[in-house]
Amino acid sequence: MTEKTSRDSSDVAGAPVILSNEPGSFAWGVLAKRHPALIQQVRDAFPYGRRQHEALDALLDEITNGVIELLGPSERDYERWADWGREYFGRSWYDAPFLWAESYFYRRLLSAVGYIGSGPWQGVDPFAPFKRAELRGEAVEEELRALDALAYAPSHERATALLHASLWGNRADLGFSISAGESGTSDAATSALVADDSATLWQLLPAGTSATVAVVADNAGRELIPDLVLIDHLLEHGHAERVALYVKPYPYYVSDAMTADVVDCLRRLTQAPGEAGRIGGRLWKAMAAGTLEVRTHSFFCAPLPYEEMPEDLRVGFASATLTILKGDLNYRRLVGDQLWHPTAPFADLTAYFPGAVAALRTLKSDVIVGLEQGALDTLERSGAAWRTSGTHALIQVRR
Ligand SMILES: O=P(O)(O)OC[C@@]1(O)O[C@H](CO)[C@@H](O)[C@@H]1O
Repeated sequence: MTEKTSRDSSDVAGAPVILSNEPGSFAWGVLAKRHPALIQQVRDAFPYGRRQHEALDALLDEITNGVIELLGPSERDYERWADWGREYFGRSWYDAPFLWAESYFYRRLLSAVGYIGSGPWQGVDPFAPFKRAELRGEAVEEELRALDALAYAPSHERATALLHASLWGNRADLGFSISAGESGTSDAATSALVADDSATLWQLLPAGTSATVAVVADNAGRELIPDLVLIDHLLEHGHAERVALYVKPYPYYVSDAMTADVVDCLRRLTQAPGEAGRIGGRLWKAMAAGTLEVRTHSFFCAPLPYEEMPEDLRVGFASATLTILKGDLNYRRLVGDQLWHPTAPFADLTAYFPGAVAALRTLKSDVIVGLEQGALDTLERSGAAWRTSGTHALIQVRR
């Protein structure tokens, strides 16, 4: 391994849980640098009042110098978090599992700015200005224009291009432009894949069957738009009869998609000229017809692996022909946020998942499984930060 990582002394099922207490590790950097910077960005983005500024000061102080504090007892999810965090309250943020600490940070940030609560800032998404700016940006404009070139491409080329666009949208600096090359997909996009089970994915969704697909979204904007375009392709070309799109119930990990973001993306598509506009129109109708349904669940913001999903969510996924999980965080929750051996089989670690499951993810944290030994050797020899820099991606599928 080329990067430093921190390990919990307690292994879960044979692999160390990732903590953030190793200076220089990726997880440490997120807590020590990314979270304080985020507090500042959110503070600068709104004309918050004194109350919010004081709460943000206190949160910054706590994550920097203090120990993990409980939510206020009047908060509606107090009991739930008190239970999830009972081993960690009173300890340094850096000594809690990385996944737990990140999740709880976002929850606390929402209390600090009044998103959760009963005051005037209730429901004001602290990340909305960043999401909006992205959606209005030139990059999205260009990516939507690139759809025109794909409109009349042979169906299989279009399918590959749109799958890759959805995948690389998770990096949010590539997208359609990388996928709209002559053959429908670029060499760069393909060679950066550390695992590619896309053939299995398409086998699970042959055209003309009555498949139901669940898509668990990740980021809004530049990721959600290509996700929606892929969903349109699945519905239009008979790969799916119905699609359920799962989004977060509250703002999370900066740009994670909520229902409001789906609406914004659909509006952006419908207002665009050409193929993008046509896709937007079809998706809008699909929502009304119920062939595309947006769903959410509080579990999507829980600091837990999918293995601990509640029964109602399990039933929803079990009824899908295939569940597609987007992004890095979903991957960490799918296989467990642990330092598995990179060749540990993806199928074994996801055997618990109710039904066939696909992960579409750019690599942005230390967790990785399901690699061939040869591929791993090549990556390790490269000396690059391939696990965390977002330069590599994977499509892993378990039938
Ligand atoms: O799920 P995403 O959007 O692909 O990635 C989210 C993510 O990269 O951001 C965090 C850093 O803040 C990582 O820990 C985490 O996995």
